[in-house]
Order: sequence, then C-alpha cells, then structure tokens
Amino acid sequence: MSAAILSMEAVGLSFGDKRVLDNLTFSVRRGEVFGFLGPSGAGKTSTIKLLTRQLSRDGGRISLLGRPLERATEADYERVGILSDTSALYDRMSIADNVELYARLRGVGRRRVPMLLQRLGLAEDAKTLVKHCSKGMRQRAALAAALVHEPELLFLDEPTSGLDPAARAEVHKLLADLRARGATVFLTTHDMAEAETVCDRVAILADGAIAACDDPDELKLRYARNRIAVRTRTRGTLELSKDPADVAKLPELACAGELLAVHSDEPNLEEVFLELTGREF
Ligand SMILES: Nc1ncnc2c1ncn2[C@@H]1O[C@H](COP(=O)(O)OP(=O)(O)OP(=O)(O)O)[C@@H](O)[C@H]1O
Repeated sequence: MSAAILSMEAVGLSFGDKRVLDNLTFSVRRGEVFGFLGPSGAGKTSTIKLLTRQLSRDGGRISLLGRPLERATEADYERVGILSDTSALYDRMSIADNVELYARLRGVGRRRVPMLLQRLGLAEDAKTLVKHCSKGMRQRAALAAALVHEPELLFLDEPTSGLDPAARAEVHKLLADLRARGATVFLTTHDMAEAETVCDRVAILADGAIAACDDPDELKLRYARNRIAVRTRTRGTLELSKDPADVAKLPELACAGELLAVHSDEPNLEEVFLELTGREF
C-alpha cells in the first residue's frame, strides 16, 4: 500500500472571481481509505469533480491510475466508481431494476446485485419504486449502483449522510470489506468520528489547500496538548503538564496512595479539525 493511485499537484480552481482551490497538493495511496475533510463550501465535491473530469482546473497537475488525467481513457474510468448527490436513480423504477441497469451500463452481469442489496439492507425493499424510498434508502441504492462493477477506485461524497446509525455501521463494514479486497476509497464526510473510524489517512482542506494530511492518530498526537489529567483519591482531578518536573509528581502521588487514574488529554479529530479550519462543520 504505497504507490499513489491518484495525485494532485498545485491544482487551482476558480468559479468566476471566486478562488475555491489554490495550490491543492496531495496524493492517495493505492489500497487506502482516504478521508477528504473540510468545512462546507471548502471545495471537496469540486475536487471529486476535477478528478472525475466533470470540471476543469485552472492550473496544476492531476494524475489518476498512474497517468496524467488528460490521458485517462474510458477504460480507466471503468475502474472507477462514484457516489455523489447527483448520482442518478430513476424514480419510476424499483431499487433492484436501477442497480441492474447500472450493472448493464457497466457491462457486468447482475450476479452481484442481490448480494449488494442484502449487504446494504435493501433486500426486502428491492422491488420498491425509488420514488417511494426514503433519503437513506436512495443513498444506499446509489451506493449499490456505484459498487456494482467492483471498482478499484471509489469516490464517495458523503456516503452516510442521511443514514440511521445501523445503516451507517453497515456502510462502514462495507468500506472495511472494500479495503480488505484492495480497493481504494476517496471519501468526504462531515462526521469526524466516522473519519477516525474508517480512514487510514485524512486530509483537511482549508482555504483552498491542504492544512494537514496524515493518519488520524498521528494528527491527534501532533495537536496533543501538553497536559495530563490525574484523578486522585482525596484531591480531585489535578491537571499536570507533560514536563519532567510535573511528571515526577506521579510516583509521589502513587506512593501516597492518591493515584486513581492518569488520562492523556489528546484532542479528538473534531477538535483538530476546528483548530485547523477555525470553523464549524
Ligand atoms: N458550478 C459552480 N458554479 C459556481 N460556484 C460553484 C460551483 N460549484 C461549486 N461552487 C462553489 O465552490 C465552492 C466549493 O463548493 P463544493 O461543493 O466543492 O464544496 P464542498 O466542500 O463539497 O461543500 P459541502 O461540504 O457543503 O458539500 C462553494 O463556494 C460553491 O458555492
């Protein structure tokens, strides 16, 4: 899991006078689940559109599946799957018919359709017309359609938005399965707990560029505060620094029978996100 399956170097994108992406540089390793995070309007969906040639950049270089984007072929895009809010499903067709249609369009048989519907909790509703589906059912049906040809690179734009916790957990399991079979997933989400759970690495987009890109645990350590919380038997919770002079107090507290627990005060990914972007999400 090391070679880049896609990369962007100094990529810019503007809509009229509005500069959305400015000097965007990052790469995604083959076989990883890569979380692309950022506040609303930061340019996450636009980045997916650049990578799938639905938008053109102002400058910089993009490579996809080992070649410059300009030279990507139809055959390359057959190795790619995409789920976005514009993923089209036909309202007057059933869920199963929609997913089977995608299978035909992708030139694969419908062999995998029942399994995918089962995995996504849609088997009992397979014959339900899409126009009668809830938002969460549509989202799962669109995900099944994106997966029908077993893509090796999958773009998922907020795949769990609108899903209840059970369906969300099912999607997380599916992501783990995709990863286990070597697929690469490029995922956007506003759910920082989800990013921590499912992503090997995350990139945080702020002001048109990557503010940080790393394993979520590494990011949390990098932004860890110089603080530990010590619960004591009679003196409540003491806040100590990680400096040697403070840490040396721990054995004293232990010998005095005071030490109940020591907690490192690491931020969660949400706090790291807010620190880097200075914004709510
Ligand atoms: N076709 C377009 N024409 C003009 N402006 C656009 C267009 N598409 C996107 N934008 C603007 O570009 C910026 C980035 O939009 P984008 O949808 O990529 O953000 P995002 O990070 O995906 O946001 P969200 O998290 O809310 O989905 C926004 O300010 C948006 O209004």
